[in-house]
Amino acid sequence: TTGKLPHVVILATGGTIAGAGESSVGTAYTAGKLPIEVLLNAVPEAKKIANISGEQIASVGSQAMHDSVWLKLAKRINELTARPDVDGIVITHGTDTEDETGFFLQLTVKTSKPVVLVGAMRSATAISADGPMNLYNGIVTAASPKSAGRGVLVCMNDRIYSAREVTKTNTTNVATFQSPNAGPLGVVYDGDVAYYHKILRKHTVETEFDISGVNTLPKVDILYGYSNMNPILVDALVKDKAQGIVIAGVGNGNLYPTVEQRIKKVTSSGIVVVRASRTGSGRVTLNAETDDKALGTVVSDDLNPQKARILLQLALLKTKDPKKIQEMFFEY
Ligand SMILES: NC(=O)C[C@H](N)C(=O)O
Repeated sequence: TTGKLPHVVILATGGTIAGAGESSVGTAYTAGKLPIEVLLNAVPEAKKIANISGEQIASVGSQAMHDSVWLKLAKRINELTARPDVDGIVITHGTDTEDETGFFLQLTVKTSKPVVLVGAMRSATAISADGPMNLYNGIVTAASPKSAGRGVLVCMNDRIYSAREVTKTNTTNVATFQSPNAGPLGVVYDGDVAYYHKILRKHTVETEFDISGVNTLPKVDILYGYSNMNPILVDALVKDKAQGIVIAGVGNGNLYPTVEQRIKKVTSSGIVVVRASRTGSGRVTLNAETDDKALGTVVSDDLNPQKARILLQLALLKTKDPKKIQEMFFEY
């Protein structure tokens, strides 16, 4: 280690980047098997970029990601980044829910220092594993002063995305991460970063969300819309005491008629319902084909259903007023 290099802390959570399998050419492996030291041993070049220390926060495939890990991560990042000797954070994460954890942190960490998530689509034991390069590039991104103040970043496949915009778009391909509404913020090559765009929605130090005393998040679930949708699904969530419901509606967040009738009752009982879209891109617009005024619903703007769920969970910590929550969806 050298005194002059930036100090980057790696927080490991598991995922395919730490996955190992019997075949080096297949998609069968177990995520989250290898500890952080093994991942770092694959990228000795990173020691020239930063002084690196690491902590194992969890060891799970990100299909098992849980509110408690989100809260643990956010709290630890807030502690670490408050220290003058820490310059940036890299989180190693499974890709299945990397966009969700990234957006949760985008709204809850209170730092302008770089916070970067990385993952991999091929396990650490596969031919042409993408994890080592993604980890190296993530460390480069977190160590760069150019990354400060840009919100939480996701660095995959040589590209740097905003955690607000990015999502996983392909089951297995290494180019799976895309920002369908915005494109990447920048790129990383040859040990350096270049940025071309800025995120304008409020994030990190600018948000009203303080999770320092929070140990559980409000119960919010997602319903998937389709032709002839069964309205009984809405009743199931109400029975399960959901405080909020996100509907991945069809098209511009539209609802099947019998579901719409149920939703009207649900919103008048005080449960907040957000209309998002199953289409994968675009904005759900207010009072368009669906009359939000009459239904008492909120629109997700351009957040996909899983990100709308996270913002609704955090919003419900502050208010149950759909009007105030709608403002948050236009702000964050
Ligand atoms: N590529 C991956 O990381 C997938 C894995 N299921 C995970 O999310 O942990």
